[in-house]
Amino acid sequence: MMPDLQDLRKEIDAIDNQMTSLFEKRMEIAEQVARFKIENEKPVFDRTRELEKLKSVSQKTHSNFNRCGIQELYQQIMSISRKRQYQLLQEHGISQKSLFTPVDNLEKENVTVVFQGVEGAYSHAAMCRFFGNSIQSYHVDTWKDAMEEIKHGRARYAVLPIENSTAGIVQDNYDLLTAYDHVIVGEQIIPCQHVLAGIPGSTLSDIQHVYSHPQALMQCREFLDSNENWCTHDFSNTAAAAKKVALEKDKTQAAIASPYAAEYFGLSVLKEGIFSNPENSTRFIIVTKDKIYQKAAHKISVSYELPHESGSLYNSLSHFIYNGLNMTKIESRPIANRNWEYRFFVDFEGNLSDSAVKNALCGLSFEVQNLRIHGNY
Ligand SMILES: O=C(O)C(=O)C[C@]1(C(=O)O)C=C[C@@H](O)C=C1
Repeated sequence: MMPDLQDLRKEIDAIDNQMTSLFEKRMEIAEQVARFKIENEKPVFDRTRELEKLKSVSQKTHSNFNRCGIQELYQQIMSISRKRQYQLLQEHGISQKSLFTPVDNLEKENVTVVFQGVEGAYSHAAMCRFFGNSIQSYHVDTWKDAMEEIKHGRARYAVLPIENSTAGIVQDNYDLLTAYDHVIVGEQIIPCQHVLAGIPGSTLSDIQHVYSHPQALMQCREFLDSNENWCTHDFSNTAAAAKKVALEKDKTQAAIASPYAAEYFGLSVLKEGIFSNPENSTRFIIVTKDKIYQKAAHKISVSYELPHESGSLYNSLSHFIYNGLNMTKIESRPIANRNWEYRFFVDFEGNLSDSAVKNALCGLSFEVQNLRIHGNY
């Protein structure tokens, strides 16, 4: 006779009870191991021991399916054991000291701010929205130039686009965050309501050439494709494209730019609502040289490198999950001169003074390469 489901579940319950109490016993021993390691200055993570353990438990199984299963189970058990050990390390003050200083507020009065592009650019609009009017500002040609201005102390803050809701990340600025030791202290989202703008008196049927930043051209692809005979031209930014059209006074030229830039350079709006996504917005970051964060900051950006190994990303993310931290974004960028290896950028909710954040960063710092905290804002 087939055993009854209730009876089978009773058997499973009895096994689970044993497994739970054994798990707790194992965790108690892991805590003792942690104390021994703290005393003897040994690292928590011992790869050789873990590999031996995985081999020995898998040898005791009786099918291929169970061999994979027990390996997965033990990888998890040892990862949980490590996380508990990192907590104890943290409690003993054995983790990297935070280099960041909390501040009540950012200084926004009488400071110098640099942005890339020209007046009328979206970066300019983001800067004005974030800082208000009591700043001195100037502009430079490239995002790298803006980072250099900060590095040499000529500006306190720089404003850089990091992500567009339609076109995705601004890769160059992710790479600049890696190249420079600057810190993100704020962010500003600006709706990007591009328009097609030409010189006063021009009409849609006059247009032959459209100038704009490649991202803006991409964002208006559907509209541009519906005008097959137009030639599109990449430009360093949307406002510079508007300025060119305004200066050259040629009826066949138009720019895709913000209504703000169109007005600034005296152009006429030939067509509104030309982007594929009416919600289209760009997120700008505010960077500075000082390692500070506001006490009320609620978002953290970090990056780290991982070896080209199965499970390495999964393991790194478990530190966020295990500490109950909500990840809001993950991106990867290739690491120069190391083919097929990546630096991961993770944004998550929290403040550097939260213990869950400290625990996650402590665990990550031991298990990933080149962990960097790009800012808390
Ligand atoms: O044996 C150790 O050194 C431990 O810290 C215990 C343990 C485990 O839970 O089995 C945890 C972490 C190490 O990477 C290896 C093994």
